[in-house]
Parts: sequence; structure tokens; C-alpha cells
Amino acid sequence: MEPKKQFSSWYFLIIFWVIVIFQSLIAQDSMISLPYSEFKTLLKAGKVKEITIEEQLISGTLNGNGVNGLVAKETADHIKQLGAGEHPFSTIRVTDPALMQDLEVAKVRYSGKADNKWVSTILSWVLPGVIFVVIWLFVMNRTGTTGGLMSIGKSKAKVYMAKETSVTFDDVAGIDEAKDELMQVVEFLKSPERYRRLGGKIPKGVLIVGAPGTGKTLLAKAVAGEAGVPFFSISGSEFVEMFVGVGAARVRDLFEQAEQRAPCIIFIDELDALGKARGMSGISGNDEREQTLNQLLVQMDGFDTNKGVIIMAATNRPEILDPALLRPGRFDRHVAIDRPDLVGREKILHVHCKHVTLAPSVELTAIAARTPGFAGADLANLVNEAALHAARVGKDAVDMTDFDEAIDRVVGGLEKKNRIMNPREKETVAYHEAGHALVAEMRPNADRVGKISIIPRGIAALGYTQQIPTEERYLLKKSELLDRIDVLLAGRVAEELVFGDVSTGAQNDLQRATDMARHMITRYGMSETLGLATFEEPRTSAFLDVPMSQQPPSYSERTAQVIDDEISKLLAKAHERVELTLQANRASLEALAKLLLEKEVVDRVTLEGLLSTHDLQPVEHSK
Ligand SMILES: Nc1ncnc2c1ncn2[C@@H]1O[C@H](COP(=O)(O)OP(=O)(O)OP(=O)(O)O)[C@@H](O)[C@H]1O
Ligand SMILES: [Zn+2]
Repeated sequence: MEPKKQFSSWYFLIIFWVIVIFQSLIAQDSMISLPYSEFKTLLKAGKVKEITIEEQLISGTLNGNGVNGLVAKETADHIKQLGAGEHPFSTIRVTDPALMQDLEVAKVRYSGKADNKWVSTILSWVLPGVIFVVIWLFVMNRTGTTGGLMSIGKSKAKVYMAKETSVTFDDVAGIDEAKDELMQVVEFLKSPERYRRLGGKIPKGVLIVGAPGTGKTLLAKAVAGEAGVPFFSISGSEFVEMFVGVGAARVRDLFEQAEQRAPCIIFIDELDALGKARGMSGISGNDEREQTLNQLLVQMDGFDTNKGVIIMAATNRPEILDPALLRPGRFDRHVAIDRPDLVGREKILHVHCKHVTLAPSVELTAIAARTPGFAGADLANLVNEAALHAARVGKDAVDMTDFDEAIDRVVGGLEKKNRIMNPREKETVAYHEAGHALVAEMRPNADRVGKISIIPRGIAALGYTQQIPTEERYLLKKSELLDRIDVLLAGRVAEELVFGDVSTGAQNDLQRATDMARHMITRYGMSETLGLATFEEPRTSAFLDVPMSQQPPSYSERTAQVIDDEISKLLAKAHERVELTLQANRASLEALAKLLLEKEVVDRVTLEGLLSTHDLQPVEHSK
């Protein structure tokens, strides 16, 4: 974890300092600076081993002469002469034994600035340290490291970016419900006084919950932008990376600064990094994080919303948050953002295409239809990729082929151009994908196939069969779920049939099929044996202070066994159905796989053409 790294530089600094101090202490031994009388006593006691005369101190008199031989004699004479005066010999450094005699006869009167010894000593300790710190801060600044020492150094200054964001609700598309919910916060921030007079209840903390890239940060910024108030933003993980005691101090600082700029918004990104349930981090027990979290809780409690500061936070893992954070008076208002639906995706595409020159052929609706599951950030990325592609090819406008390419890229990661699949692997993938596609086409309740590809994209996807949902679905029937499981298993079954052996390529398919089967049984009451009861996995509750791991499961071990058995049975049945279907349509499977091997990519039109020349044999099977 990050804190370790931070601590080690802390230790490094301490060790460095100790070395500096030791060095000067050791140096003290041989560098005696003391009144002449004492020096003489030491000399007589035979404790002085070396003598140097600090030339600088009597420069102008000694002219930088050396310290041995004849010159040494001269030096001693000079000292003798000076002895009558008041010359401030504060330091006599002793390095040359030859000088000892001379110095013994010399009458150096010491002018009594004994304190100088301490001044110089302290200087020799502190100066290197100060220089070191300055260099260190410089390096930290250059590397852009935040937190750490730099934040100590700056803790009185403005550490937190308080910027007026230029983002407005117009920039956030497809999440209208969330926007509506936050409109109230905007109203309040715009005119806290008026709002209070009208007796509105102001939320203190708003938690935005949603999958990565769904626009949580964007939405928080838009609230600040709409209201025209400063936006103080910090990430939960930044807090955690700090040194002992710094995190808590920074929380205090943050609130202090925000109060001065009210009305404003404090935004904590990745709240889960800071706000994991206490005691969940295991033995390593990150005390620092807990201290910071406690400080945050304290600040939120002692905070009066009337001051006009709204605390917003974002997380994609609300279930691991410390329940204390969710209690009334803290983050008690929750705004959920889902991945956008078909219409939402189209709107988001519109937002991001605003500054892109599109060819007339581009239909954003069609693109939206082909990108189910894409979050806002993925769509932004998609538009960017398409524009880049068009620019690379030298087009004046971005057209549909650029989007096609971009979808492929975003879906499967960048095309691995130099990755060469051996012919045997390629064949396996072709039959596997052909299996998916054929069963998808033959199951009445499955989505139609839009495109099949066996061009490897990234390490995870050697090929893919893309299905086009005809419409956005909120409810799925049992028959539809079963058909989906069939389609997922079809890749694996095709491999079995054709090669009599199976590959590891079906891992993701099997996992998704298993998840689907499990949900049918434990959530949707679709198992005859278990009936209508639901068997949800235990979850943390905002009302219980019990961490997830300590909650007992809501069903018995025997039930768990039955659930497992039901899943296996459901999958076995699906396997049988798919096997029958593919056996009966072996010729079509072969033809499609061959076509894939030849073309690598088969689109909807080509697929329909192929299937029209083959008589698909529906197979009767029990569900
Ligand atoms: N609803 C949306 N409308 C328009 N653009 C969006 C939307 N959602 C995301 N984006 C785009 O994606 C980018 C990233 O979104 P943002 O950082 O807000 O997501 P996030 O949910 O905070 O992600 P993470 O959980 O990874 O921090 C935004 O800057 C924006 O360009
Ligand atoms: Zn597959």
C-alpha cells in the first residue's frame, strides 16, 4: 500500500538527520574550539592530537598561509603579536602536530565569544537539514507527488483546489433523475438565505453511488458549476497516503478553508478508500486511515449546514463503507447513477460529439444501440477514438466506419496487431464463436447477432460475438434468461462437438452463465426445488454496525448445498439443449466457422446470407 512508500521517505529523512548530527558530534571531538587557557591545559594533558589555525578568522593577518614548516612558525609569531590585542580568536582548529610547540609559547588571548561554538555547531546541524528538505520538496513538487511532506509545508496555505468549475448540467447527459435530485442542492447553494427562510431541509452530505466512469465526479462538478460556487475536491486515497497525523489535520484544514469560502462544495472522490468500515483492513490495521475517518465523522457532526457548505462524495463500492458514514447527519442523501440506457447513451454521445465534425452518415442512435453496458466515460473514449481514427486516415469528418473501428477497439481493447494466433487456436476460436452465433440466431428469446469476429483484441478476448439488443430491457422472462444461458454455453459445446476436446477460452462464458443461473435460483424464485424464497448474499446494512464478514449468511448450509445442486442441474440441462441444437445443425456450424476463418469478421448481412442457404433445424427440447 501507498502509505509504506510515504513512510519510508519519512524514515529516510530522520535517518539522514541523525547521520548529520552524529557527524557533527564526531567532528566535535577533533575540532575543539575553546579559550586558549583551556586549550593549553588540554595540550599539557596530551589530549590534543592535531592543531590547525583557522585562517579565515585572522585573515588579513595570516594571508592564507599554510600551517606547517616555516610558515607555521610565522603563524605562531603572528599569534604572539596579536596576543596583546583583542582579536577574536573564537576557534582554533588543530590539525598539525608541528604547530603544537609554537602554539604553546604563543600567548593567544581569547576574546571570550564562547557562544560562537554553539552557533556554529547548530548551524552545522541545521543547515544541511534545511538544504536537504528544500531539495526534497523541490523534487516532490517536480514529480507531482501530493500529500506527504509537501502538505505539511503548505498546510497553512491553500492546499485544496477551490476552483469555480465551468461544468454545467448540460454537460451531463443521460442521468436526469440524479440531476433532478441534485437540483435542490443547487438551489440551496445559490441562495442559502432564501432557502432557509422558506424552511427547506438542507442535506449535509450527498453520496453519489455508481459504477466507474458513470460521471459521478462530473455530476458533482456540475452542481458546483450550476450554483456558481467553489469546488473543493480531494480524493479519499490521497488522505490515506499521508503521514501519521497529517490526514486528520488535513480534514480539519479542508473544512476550515471551505467554511471561509461558503457557500461551496467539498467533494471527496473515492470515499471508499478512506471510509472502509473500521476494523476491516485486517491485522495491518491502518490506524492512520481510521484516525482520518474519525476526524471526518467528527467534522461532519460539528458542521452546521447553515454555513452553506455541502459535502459530496463519490464511491463505486457503497457496500464496504463504514456504516457510521451513512447515518443521519452525515452522508444521508444517496444519489445512484446507473450505466446509461439506450436513450441515455445517445444523449451522452451527443454531448461528446458537440465539438466533433460528423459525416452526415453518422447515426448516433445506431451507435448507442451497439454499445450496451458502456458507461459515460467509455462513450467519451469511443468518440475520441473515432475522431482519432478519422484524423489518422486523413478524413474531413468522422464517419460510421470510424465509429465501427472505435467500438471494436473500446470493446476488446486495442487490436493486437503483432499477436499471431496459431492456426489451430484460430480454428478453435472460429468454431467457438460460430457456436455462440448459431445458437443465438436459433433461440427465439435471444438477441440477434450483429457481428462475429475472430480477430484477437487484447489478451482477454480472442474473438467475440456481438449481439444487438432490440430494445433496452428492464424485465427478463425465465425463457429469455434460459436462452441467454444457452448462447453463453454454445461456444464451449461447439468445441466439444468439433474437437472432442475443450479449451480454456470459455472461462468468461461459463462464469457469466453460472452467475445468471445463480441469480435465477437465489433471487428470482425460478427454481422449482427451492420455490419462491430468495437467498441473497449477506450485505452490509446502513443500520447495523456489523461489518459484512461477521454477518451470518441468511440461509443454512444445507440450503447452500441445494442452491449449488440446482445451479449444476440448470447448467447441465442447458448444456444438453445446446448440444442437441448444434448436433442437428452441424453443417451450418461448419459453414459459419469456415466463413469466419476465411473472413475473420462476419457482419449481420453476411450472416443472414449464409443462414438463408442453410436449413436451420429447430430441436424440440424441454425447458
Ligand atoms: N453522464 C455523462 N454525460 C456526459 N459525459 C459523461 C457522463 N458520464 C461520464 N462522462 C464522461 O466520462 C468522464 C469521466 O467521468 P467521471 O470521472 O465523472 O466518472 P466517475 O463516475 O467519477 O468515474 P470513477 O468512478 O472512475 O472516478 C467525464 O469527464 C465525461 O467526459
Ligand atoms: Zn465464448
